[in-house]
Amino acid sequence: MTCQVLEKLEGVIRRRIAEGNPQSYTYRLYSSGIPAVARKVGEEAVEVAVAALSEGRERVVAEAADLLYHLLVLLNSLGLSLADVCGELERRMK
Ligand SMILES: N=c1c2ncn([C@@H]3O[C@H](COP(=O)(O)OP(=O)(O)OP(=O)(O)O)[C@@H](O)[C@H]3O)c2ncn1[C@@H]1O[C@H](COP(=O)(O)O)[C@@H](O)[C@H]1O
Repeated sequence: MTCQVLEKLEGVIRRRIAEGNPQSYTYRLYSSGIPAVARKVGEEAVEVAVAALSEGRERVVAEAADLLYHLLVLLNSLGLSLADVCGELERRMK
């Protein structure tokens, strides 16, 4: 399993937002606005840190997955994409 799944997930997130279906958590989150999505990303990041300190590897993996999903929704809300972040990482490569 590679992180190609992130690109796939980004595509699903874009589709859910474009469809505008209120049954979609992604659409509801996106509709709550950038400050709310940003706050959610902050909460998820704290949950990763807490898990790392006391909850074991499985919880860290689960919380990190939550964080990546919410981060993708935030990037999309800002008109940014995974490609923008990957481009920045490429530029930093030594
Ligand atoms: N990867 C995820 C994913 N990770 C986490 N979550 C949701 O994120 C929410 C936040 O979890 P929390 O632990 O913070 O709990 P919570 O109290 O319910 O959250 P809030 O109500 O406070 O926002 C939960 O409802 C999770 O289900 C996700 N929801 C969706 N996806 C992906 O997005 C796709 C589209 O989902 P829908 O938009 O629901 O169709 C899915 O097929 C998945 O691939």
